[in-house]
Amino acid sequence: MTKLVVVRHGESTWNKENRFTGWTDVDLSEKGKEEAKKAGEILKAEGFKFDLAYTSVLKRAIRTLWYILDEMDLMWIPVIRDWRLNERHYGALQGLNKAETAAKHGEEQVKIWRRSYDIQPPALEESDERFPGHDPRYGNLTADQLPKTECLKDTVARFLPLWKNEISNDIKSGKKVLIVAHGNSLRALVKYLDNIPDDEIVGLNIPTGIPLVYELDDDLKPIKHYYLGDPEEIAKAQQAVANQGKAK
Ligand SMILES: O=C(O)[C@@H](CO)OP(=O)(O)O
Repeated sequence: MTKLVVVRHGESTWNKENRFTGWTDVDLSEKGKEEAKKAGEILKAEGFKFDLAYTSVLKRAIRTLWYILDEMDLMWIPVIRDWRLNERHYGALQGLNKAETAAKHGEEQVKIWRRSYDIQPPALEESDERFPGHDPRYGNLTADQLPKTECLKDTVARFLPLWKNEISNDIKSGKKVLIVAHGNSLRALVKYLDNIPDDEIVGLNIPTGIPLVYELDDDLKPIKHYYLGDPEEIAKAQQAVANQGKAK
């Protein structure tokens, strides 16, 4: 049995403002920094150790990882930053307020855009400054890897090769791995690991800054999983994520 720990970044400034974020590179809010430190404290208190960490190329995840490693006195371990762990690209919704979007298009439509498995939000034009092709950090991506929008199915498709060809090999070779990523890239991972059907993934919300532990067998099939923290607080935090799409 081996343990894999995954953490969604702490609250970002755009989580706080309730805006669709996607690949927009916003930083942590003050609360998000505290959540990240707390995640590190709890992992340390529970005796976790890591040999290797994976994160995205977005600073809310990278900084969360830094806080965790700092708390655990593990700032020296190798860190792999990979765009395939980025948040799902939210297309033309990026920057819009979720409650205002729900008031305009209806809560049902926003839920479809946020949580359906295979319906993409409206796409960006390549001329749009939000298109990742304008950002040097994505300079090595091929034209068909550069998203103009993504549904969760697209995120699963770009994340799985990273899991299958890299992360799972590290785990199988005995490395203790920490992944710090995003709500929807982690939904992609959880969907794959727990084999969650397309129509059930709609109900899964991952709270910010709370470590999620997966106990895996030798074939990396999950034996069980659990969050580290107070179950009531965690349930409340998950409900709060679901509620972000309400018109208010
Ligand atoms: O805006 C986003 O990029 C994500 C994560 O914050 O939001 P949602 O929970 O609506 O998918």
